Amino acid sequence: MASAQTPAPGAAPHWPAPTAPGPVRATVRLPGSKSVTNRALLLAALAEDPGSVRLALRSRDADLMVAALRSLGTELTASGETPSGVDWAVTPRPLRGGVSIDVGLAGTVMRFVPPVAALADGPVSFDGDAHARKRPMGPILGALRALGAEIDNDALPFTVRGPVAGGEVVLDASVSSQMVSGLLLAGARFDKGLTVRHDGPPVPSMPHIEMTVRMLRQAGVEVDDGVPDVWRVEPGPILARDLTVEPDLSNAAPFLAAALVTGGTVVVPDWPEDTTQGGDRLRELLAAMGGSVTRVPEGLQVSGSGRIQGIDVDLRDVSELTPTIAALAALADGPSRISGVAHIRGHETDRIAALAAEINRLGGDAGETDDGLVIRPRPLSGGVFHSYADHRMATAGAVIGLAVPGVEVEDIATTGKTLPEFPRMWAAMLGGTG
Ligand SMILES: O=C(O)C1=C[C@@H](OP(=O)(O)O)[C@@H](O)[C@H](O)C1
Ligand SMILES: C=C(OP(=O)(O)O)C(=O)O
Repeated sequence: MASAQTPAPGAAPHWPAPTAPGPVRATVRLPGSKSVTNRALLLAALAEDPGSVRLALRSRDADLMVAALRSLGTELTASGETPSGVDWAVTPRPLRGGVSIDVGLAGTVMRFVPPVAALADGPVSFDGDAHARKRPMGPILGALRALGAEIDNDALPFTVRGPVAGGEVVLDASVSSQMVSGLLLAGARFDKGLTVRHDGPPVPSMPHIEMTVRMLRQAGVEVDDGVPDVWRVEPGPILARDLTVEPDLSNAAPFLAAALVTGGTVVVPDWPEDTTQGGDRLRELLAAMGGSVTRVPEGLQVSGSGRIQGIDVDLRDVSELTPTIAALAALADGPSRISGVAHIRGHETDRIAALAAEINRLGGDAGETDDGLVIRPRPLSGGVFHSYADHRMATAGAVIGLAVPGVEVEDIATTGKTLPEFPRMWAAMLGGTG
């Protein structure tokens, strides 16, 4: 955990979070969803025929997925790159082993690619950032082992040697929904298909499993999710698609939050009507915190009154929104309680500890609970907001900085995990203030 108040020698200077000069008035177009992009690329690599993924996100996590799939033999050719994303032509090839894969800090790479590696013709080794070695991997690696793979460790770094026959497996996915999604995404390619049973405390981030199931069905895979906590994927071909990625609704969170913080209005174009992205819950969460949320012809519009209401909310289903909601709670005029997110201690950093530490460092009053945070109103003052290599910590610091002069976010470049353009987009949003 970083504690220095000034950047280490050679490190980039802290990012002075801009204070909003007035109510924001902006339209903010978000690039593609990380979760949809990385599923779409992986399913395209496992498909029978060439396909395409349009308006795919370009970011560290997406680049790591592209590099992983290329290492395994898939051909990916980029065309039409714009600030909104890149179009990929994907040609599946036989999966080759004898390669090493860097997962960075990407949950979608470290959990989704090992089951694919078990289909390769030789061993595939995995490693990632220092903190990635601390992120939970045990349940999915144990499941792959039970299905027939050889794996030499229960955390990164590890090597996967197939083949896997498939069949039925029981695991505890309470640490991450990605344990289930990762297995299901490759399951149709296992000879016996796959049945995954969850046994343990509730699975978090369920909309992300719904996203996996929906995208598999759209690729012609038969999936039965009729029994709670059990998923069955029939063996069979994965059909090639021409898929266009939706905007990343979770990354819309800090921008929409800016409307509440400044009493302004932010519109996010192309907000989907029907989506499995958990970020869609922002509509109800921001309304509960005092925003006025409406669909306009262009997309989703959120306006703030200048007052933020505290909230008592279980974020288990949409835990990746916790940093933004906590940042808003730190600026609210009443107390807030966030519960149901014990597992985010295993996200990019221990987000419960990190949010409490950074809000309190600015003079706030945030307490950790086992499964969340209690945040009480208290005037904040400027200081360094550490990001712990966590993109959503960095953007939470930016949200607080809108209202609190002198906030400096350490390592704003870490937003490159899912939104490399964040500093430019934030400045552009504020360019429309007044
Ligand atoms: O499958 C996915 O794309 C994701 C699932 C969720 O993980 P957890 O279930 O670990 O929360 C989410 O928080 C993460 O950002 C993306
Ligand atoms: C938890 C997150 O990411 P990952 O996909 O690395 O788990 C996140 O983006 O909030």
